[in-house]
Amino acid sequence: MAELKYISGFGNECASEDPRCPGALPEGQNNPQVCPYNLYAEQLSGSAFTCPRSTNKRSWLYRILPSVSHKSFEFIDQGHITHNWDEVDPDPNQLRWKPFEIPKASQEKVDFVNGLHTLCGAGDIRSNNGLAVHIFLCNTSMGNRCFYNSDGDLLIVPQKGKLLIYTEFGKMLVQPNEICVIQDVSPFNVVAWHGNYTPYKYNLENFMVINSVAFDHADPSIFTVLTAKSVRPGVAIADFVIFPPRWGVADKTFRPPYYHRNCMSEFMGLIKGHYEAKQGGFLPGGGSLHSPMTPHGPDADCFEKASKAKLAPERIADGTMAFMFESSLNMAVTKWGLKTCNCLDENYYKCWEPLKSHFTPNSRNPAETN
Ligand SMILES: O=C(O)Cc1cc(O)ccc1O
Ligand SMILES: [Fe+2]
Repeated sequence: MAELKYISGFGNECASEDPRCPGALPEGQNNPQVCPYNLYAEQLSGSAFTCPRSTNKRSWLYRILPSVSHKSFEFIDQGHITHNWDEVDPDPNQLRWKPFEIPKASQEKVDFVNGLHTLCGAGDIRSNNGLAVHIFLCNTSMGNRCFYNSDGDLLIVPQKGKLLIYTEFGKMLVQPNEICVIQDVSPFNVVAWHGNYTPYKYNLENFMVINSVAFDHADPSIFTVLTAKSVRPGVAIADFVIFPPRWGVADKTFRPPYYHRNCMSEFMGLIKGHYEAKQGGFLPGGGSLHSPMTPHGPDADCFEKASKAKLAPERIADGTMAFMFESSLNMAVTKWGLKTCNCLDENYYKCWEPLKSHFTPNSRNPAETN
């Protein structure tokens, strides 16, 4: 396949024309009586039409046939996708999953859609307020199938293998994606488009990470890459946060994540390497969920090492990439997540069992006792 070219600029107004149809974008207006090349004009809106201009998101697509030329939607087997958050009793335990197993293509061919398994989630698709974490485990191309998601934004975080994604806006190797499902015509019939509501991809290595350069531990909001806002200012449906390689230089500081109980829920995953708060057990391709107010933090090994470490500047987590969805919603785990996937780490809680008391009631100064 020819090398893909990308338009850069997050949130910018962008425009693209199929080079075989120069001038396919109308000039000076979106809705000429007849569009160049006799294309259909179609708007895709990503914000309410009353949003202030600065938050308005929409794109115009010029296509061979409008998306509406499709057969009736029909019910298909839901597979492993669910929005039933009452399948199992609420579980406030710290939950951790071993790497989820990708089925072998020689045994069973599974494409992206069949391979989606809902792990946890909260909220309601009718009120457009909520989120869900799905694990995709696939080994086969979608072929002539396509997928569209009208429930919300789809953030794809691949951990293994590459995804070549065909969207109405073009092709990409990795990206969030919203497209239309049609039977006998191709939804990929867009000849030109312009606007600021488009799929995009982003290389996490480009994140300009910041950190404390004096002392103490900044909370992980400094690592927020993307936010799905709720109606409450400053409180997200989900923040997408990463823990990338960086320098740790903070003086007189316990540098790994602190122990905490959080009014938000935290779903974490590891793309590669190892996570700074866990010496073992949290592996690439696995995940963890800490529900609101469920205590968690560094495992016993990490605590012992970091409290004794000589505090020189050090590279934190070289070659790693952990991520977190920090959500104001209390996510329920599905039956698949707790049982069927067979990846739940029953021993997770044990990583904190060796923690011992270091309390020295008669001496305030740690240096005297260490
Ligand atoms: O739980 C975690 O490991 C994520 C996390 C990291 C950190 O540095 C501070 C708070 C926090 O939730
Ligand atoms: Fe946390």
